[in-house]
Amino acid sequence: MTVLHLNGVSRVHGSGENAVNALVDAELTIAAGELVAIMGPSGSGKSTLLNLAGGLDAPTSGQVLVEGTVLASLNKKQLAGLRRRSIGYVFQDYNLVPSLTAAENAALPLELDGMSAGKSRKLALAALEEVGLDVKQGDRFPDELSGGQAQRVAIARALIGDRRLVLADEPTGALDSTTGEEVLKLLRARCDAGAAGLLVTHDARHAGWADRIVFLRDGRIVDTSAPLADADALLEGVE
Ligand SMILES: Nc1ncnc2c1ncn2[C@@H]1O[C@H](COP(=O)(O)OP(=O)(O)OP(=O)(O)O)[C@@H](O)[C@H]1O
Repeated sequence: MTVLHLNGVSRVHGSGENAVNALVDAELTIAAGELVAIMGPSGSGKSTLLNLAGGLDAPTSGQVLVEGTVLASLNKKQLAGLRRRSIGYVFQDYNLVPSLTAAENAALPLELDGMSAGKSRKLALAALEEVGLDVKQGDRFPDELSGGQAQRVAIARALIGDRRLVLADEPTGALDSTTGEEVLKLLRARCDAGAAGLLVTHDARHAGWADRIVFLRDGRIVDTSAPLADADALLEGVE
């Protein structure tokens, strides 16, 4: 099932002499179960692509579809609802609410959607357990968690409910390399469990967790590759 489809998407920032073609005619499809990495030099359009995929920004031309819905066809309220129910974000700096516990942070999207506190806490604790955190850790505040634990909470929050699309912008940027690998392993596992993931990264080793890597240059998709398939082919050659 296709979760995200970018259909000939372009985004021009600014106008006239200052116009920047941040994304040009991008075609991208991500299915449930897939993790796709985006790589490219600074200013190549990675954040622009991620923002368009998450409905935080609108294309100048082309269409963005999430679970079959054209985002531009929705009014503001409908778009906010779809984003809350279908899309989760994971940022480099976790973006947890400091005055809420880990479980309250994870439960936030459900409560915003009108679920009772008791029911959303139950689901939040289950979501935290899926990312390897127990009840005790769930009752801690963000400043009482390690960076890796905080990012786990962010992943739990991104995928709570039945949200299918997780958009991760340099999620390991603030973590040491071992913790970063653990967070990516977790993102990979959540995609294996049925989510669709889009991961912006500068690190080729981290991109190795993805099914495909999309390379951007000057706003254009210049190459896509399948690192895992290549690794399998190499191993087959050895046997
Ligand atoms: N709001 C904006 N107004 C004007 N230009 C913008 C805006 N946002 C991005 N740009 C420009 O669009 C181009 C793509 O930017 P974008 O942030 O998507 O790149 P990036 O690949 O994410 O870069 P980085 O790796 O540095 O985060 C750049 O030339 C940038 O300067």
